[in-house]
Amino acid sequence: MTRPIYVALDTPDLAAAKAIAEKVRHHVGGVKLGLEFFVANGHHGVREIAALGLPIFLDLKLHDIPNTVAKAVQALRGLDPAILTVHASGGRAMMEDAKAAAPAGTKVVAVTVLTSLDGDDLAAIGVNGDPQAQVARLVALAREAGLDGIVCSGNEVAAAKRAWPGGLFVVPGVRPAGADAGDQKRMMTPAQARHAGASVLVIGRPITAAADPAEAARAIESTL
Ligand SMILES: O=c1ccn([C@@H]2O[C@H](COP(=O)(O)O)[C@@H](O)[C@H]2O)c(=O)[nH]1
Repeated sequence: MTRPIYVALDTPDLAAAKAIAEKVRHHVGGVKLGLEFFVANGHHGVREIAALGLPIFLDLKLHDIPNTVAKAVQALRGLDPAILTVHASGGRAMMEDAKAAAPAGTKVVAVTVLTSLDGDDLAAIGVNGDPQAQVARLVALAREAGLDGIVCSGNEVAAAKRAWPGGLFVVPGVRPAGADAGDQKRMMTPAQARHAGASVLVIGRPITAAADPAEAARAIESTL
């Protein structure tokens, strides 16, 4: 069985990231490394974590002009992450070029609307309509651009899956009942998000900040 939980190791500290990955490795399907980790540790750090044997999700959320994003994806060659993110709001050409530059084995997925944003935040940056409508628009664009899937919150994943059967649906903003939301605004429990259609559940602090990360990951997995 492919395990749906990818643990987000949001730290610049390679040793700390490795220690948590080792603790949770039997309860997760992969490891997500983001900008904070990559800026601090680069290719070397990614290779060190990959050596533990879990699939790597490189969450760089690339967003620039098409040429720059394509060159950045080319510069990742050799790391061959299982999953790589770009921002859907970078536009169709940027997504097409990112996909063309990625290795065949890398799923390129588009971040639609960050789970830390709600309708008021969208209005403040000039996006009319609620998150559901904006996600739907960007799901269609990512699909047209030939990407492999999208990132959205649990609130939008069922509709996204109906619109794109066969896509890969990555869902962060996942919190067990009663857990601290932190900076997340559009959330679901792991079980709700999975049942709504999430292929991958991205979970960071509820696991990494727990006194016993392995037990936290095991407990969350048992609810799915
Ligand atoms: O819309 C998005 C896209 C990515 N993320 C990333 O997921 C994790 C969530 O961490 P938690 O500690 O579980 O909140 C983090 O690495 C984000 O960069 C997201 O939250 N929302």
